[in-house]
Amino acid sequence: MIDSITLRRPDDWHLHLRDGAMLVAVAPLSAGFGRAIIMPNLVPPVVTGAQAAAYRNRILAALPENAPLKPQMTLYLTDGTDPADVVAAHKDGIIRAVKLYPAGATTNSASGVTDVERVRPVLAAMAEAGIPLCVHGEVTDPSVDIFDREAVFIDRVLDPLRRATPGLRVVMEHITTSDGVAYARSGGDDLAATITTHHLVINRNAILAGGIRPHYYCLPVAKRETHRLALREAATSGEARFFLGTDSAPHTDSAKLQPCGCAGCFTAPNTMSILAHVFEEDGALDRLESFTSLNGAAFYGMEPNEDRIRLARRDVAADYPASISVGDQTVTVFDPGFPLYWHLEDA
Ligand SMILES: NC(=O)N[C@@H](CC(=O)O)C(=O)O
Ligand SMILES: [Zn+2]
Ligand SMILES: [Zn+2]
Repeated sequence: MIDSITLRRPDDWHLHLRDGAMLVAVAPLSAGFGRAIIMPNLVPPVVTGAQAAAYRNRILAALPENAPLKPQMTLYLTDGTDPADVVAAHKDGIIRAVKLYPAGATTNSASGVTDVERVRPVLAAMAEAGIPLCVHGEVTDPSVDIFDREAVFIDRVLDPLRRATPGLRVVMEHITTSDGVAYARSGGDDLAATITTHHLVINRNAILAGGIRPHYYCLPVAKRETHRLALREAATSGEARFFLGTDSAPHTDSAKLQPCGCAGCFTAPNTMSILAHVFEEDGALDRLESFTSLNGAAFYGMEPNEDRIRLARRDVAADYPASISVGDQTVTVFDPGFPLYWHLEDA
């Protein structure tokens, strides 16, 4: 039985670090990743290169000294985004990608894109400059069932968008369905998909198990078991198009435990232990490194991290806090529902 593995340092290609006191509390918990794509859905959102550069400095200030993490910044696409600004921010090395939120699809997406037609010139400029588009892939049409919003988005928005802008590099963020897996596989090396830790672990039953479980509510919402199994198969396949984007999305408990609570699972503290458990369960520990440390870097045209981390399976479960403090508030850590025998250790 394998009881220890060494991997190239993992990257997180979809991460929410927030700002202010929350940033200071959560940034150190992701500091052990090599690179992370930082989501721009602050309030107000990160829409200019100058804002992205300033946010990057606030992140660096919140990290422990000598932390491996190198934040990779993104711009939040709006109807008014200027193509020249995007291209300049990329050329200056300020941003790595641009994020498309359909307006109203998820947390802090009110300034998102109302109609893809309006951002065609930006998408064309991005295709030309080789800037990847990260997509929150859900339609916002309230008449579409919430469990169908990803599949409908692929048909109605994503596929037409990609056909209209050939050469655009697209990351389908946090896919949650077998439809997402199949569509990602239908593309060439200009198409990839991130998969979260929590969508490999929970299906939609977890949200309504004996009562309502707000800490398992995220967007896109977890789907039925067949979809979770499709995600597991994709993540553990080793295929280059699938890689880790934790979508670790901290909200205070007081914001989650409301009549209308926030969407998001906070997985930064225990992600690697959970993933080792998942990959071991599927007999795929030898493909964990592809998912966490190789495939994403290759898609983004970067070298894999040089240094290594080690995961060791011990008889005693790793001791992750149930929650962390942010000022006088708490943020609940994602509970996978099983003990975590894989411990993250220095290589
Ligand atoms: N995933 C979530 O449930 N929430 C994210 C937004 C997002 O990634 O869609 C957040 O910012 O809280
Ligand atoms: Zn999203
Ligand atoms: Zn997210």
